[in-house]
Amino acid sequence: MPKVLVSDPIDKTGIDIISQVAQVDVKTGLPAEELVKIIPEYDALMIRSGTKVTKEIIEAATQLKIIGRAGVGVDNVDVTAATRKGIVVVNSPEGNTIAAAEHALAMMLSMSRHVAEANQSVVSGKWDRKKFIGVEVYKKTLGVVGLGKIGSHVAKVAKAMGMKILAYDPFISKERADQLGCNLVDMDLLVQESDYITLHIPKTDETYHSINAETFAKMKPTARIINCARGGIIDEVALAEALKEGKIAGAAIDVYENEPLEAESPLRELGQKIVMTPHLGASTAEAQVNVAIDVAEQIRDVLLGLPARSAVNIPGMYPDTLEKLKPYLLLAETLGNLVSQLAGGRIDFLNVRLQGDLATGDSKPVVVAALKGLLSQALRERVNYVNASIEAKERGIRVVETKDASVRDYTGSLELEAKGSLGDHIVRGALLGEDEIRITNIDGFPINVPPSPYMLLTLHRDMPGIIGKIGSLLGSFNVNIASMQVGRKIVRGDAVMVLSIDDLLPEGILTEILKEPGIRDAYTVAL
Ligand SMILES: NC(=O)C1=CN([C@@H]2O[C@H](COP(=O)(O)OP(=O)(O)OC[C@H]3O[C@@H](n4cnc5c(N)ncnc54)[C@H](O)[C@@H]3O)[C@@H](O)[C@H]2O)C=CC1
Ligand SMILES: O=C(O)CCC(=O)C(=O)O
Repeated sequence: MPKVLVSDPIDKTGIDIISQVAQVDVKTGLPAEELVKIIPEYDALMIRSGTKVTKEIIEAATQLKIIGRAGVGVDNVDVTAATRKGIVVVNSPEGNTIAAAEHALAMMLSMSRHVAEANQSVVSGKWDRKKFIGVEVYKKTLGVVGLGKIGSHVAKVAKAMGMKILAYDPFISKERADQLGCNLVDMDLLVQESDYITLHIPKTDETYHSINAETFAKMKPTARIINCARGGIIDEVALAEALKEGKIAGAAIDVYENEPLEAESPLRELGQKIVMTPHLGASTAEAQVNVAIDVAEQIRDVLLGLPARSAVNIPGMYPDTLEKLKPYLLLAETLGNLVSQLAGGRIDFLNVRLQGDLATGDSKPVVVAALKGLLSQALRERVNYVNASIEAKERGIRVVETKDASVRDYTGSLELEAKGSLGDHIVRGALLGEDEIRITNIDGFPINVPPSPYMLLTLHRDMPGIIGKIGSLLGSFNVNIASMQVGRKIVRGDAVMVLSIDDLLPEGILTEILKEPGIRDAYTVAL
């Protein structure tokens, strides 16, 4: 039975789902060294934001297949290291959207009305009504940085509260912003005009410390900032200074550059100017059930050999897409493997031509499958759907994809053209019925053969007696032929012969075949 390590607190519904197929060990709060020590035992790791899955941990893992992040942000996982190792990383892109959006709104209102300090004051026995005069959000301008899932929900609700919404998101269309009733502007304008700025972007090299002293200098002195996205987007030292010096009026922060927040952080010394929560954006009962189910189902599926629907490092596939594509993925992998064996040496270029129905859907998984097949000769079991693209890129293989829905010789067919150091080859294949793979063309010669574990291919002159000679030669080496087919373009021109044989060809037989008059080339292929 596979073993799954759950290293952060996860709702029981998720644990129950994984327990159907695996042994689940819940061990939270482990120090990094301990995690490095025990990770080799595990097939899957399930985390929230607490566990930092470093390169060291990933490199120590010997059988890890999947890292499941019960939440959105995967910045606590070294996704590059996982991808290189062929480990799929999944998250729950929508499970906590509402929770995080509502927390940002709660923080905005709490900050505006001093809810937290007023509560503390009442609890401590005081009745101070003058100290806690707040401000209204009605008719104020809210600048939403990042108009994705959470940012959009915040914008919709804030709009309903009578706020004017500015948004900055370079990857969102004006139409989408219009739909949400937001005015899409550049970051400078948003910073200068907003009474509140709320961040809903990922932490990346580009966004790290993108809110800094320069940003605070441009903000209105009455403006307030909310960060329920990721620590590190705001430069915390600059924020503390801006608040102290009155450059801005307030901040509401849920996430920090280092979590837990250091005892000596300057953010702890700002009194009423700041409202802080300990990364609670996703902490609702509903969100925790959603993300636990979402990620647990994906861990279960991957352990059962099925694809994950929200993988961040491979093309995600929904079950209905997969059902349709599965036989084609196998076809792509088979053809990739075939063309790489024909090419023999280093491959520099692969053209993946999707034809017929195959040209109308999502081609990314098919291209990845073709690359997996192509690299399987060189990398064997080290290559998988996760790392095939990155491995191909690192080997300098240029991949081009072409689609032609008008080709109708089969419902859907796939052609791979590989150019390499030893020559160029083109193979084509299609499905017979629902899922029977057929190789339908090799280097321009039409054939119709199923792939088999041991095959012999020859390119020869189409002349009487040649097939008999190859048959006798194989017989003399005690090789049994299971099936044979010849494809040619013109009579007495060149032809290919494809033989399925029962066993691996014995050493030396290819050299003998190549000595036969009329044989131009011969290849052994194992599919
Ligand atoms: N505090 C918490 O507990 C939680 C925090 N989060 C965080 O909230 C953030 C947003 O999450 P979602 O809305 O689900 O993600 P999303 O992917 O739906 O939206 C992110 C948006 O940011 C935009 N974006 C990317 N780079 C940008 C840049 N440099 N400038 C402006 N916009 C940029 C993207 O185009 C996208 O529209 C993430 O960082 C996530 O980790 C999510 C859930 C809970
Ligand atoms: O797991 C959590 O509580 C944090 C959630 C979060 O930050 C995210 O989903 O990006």
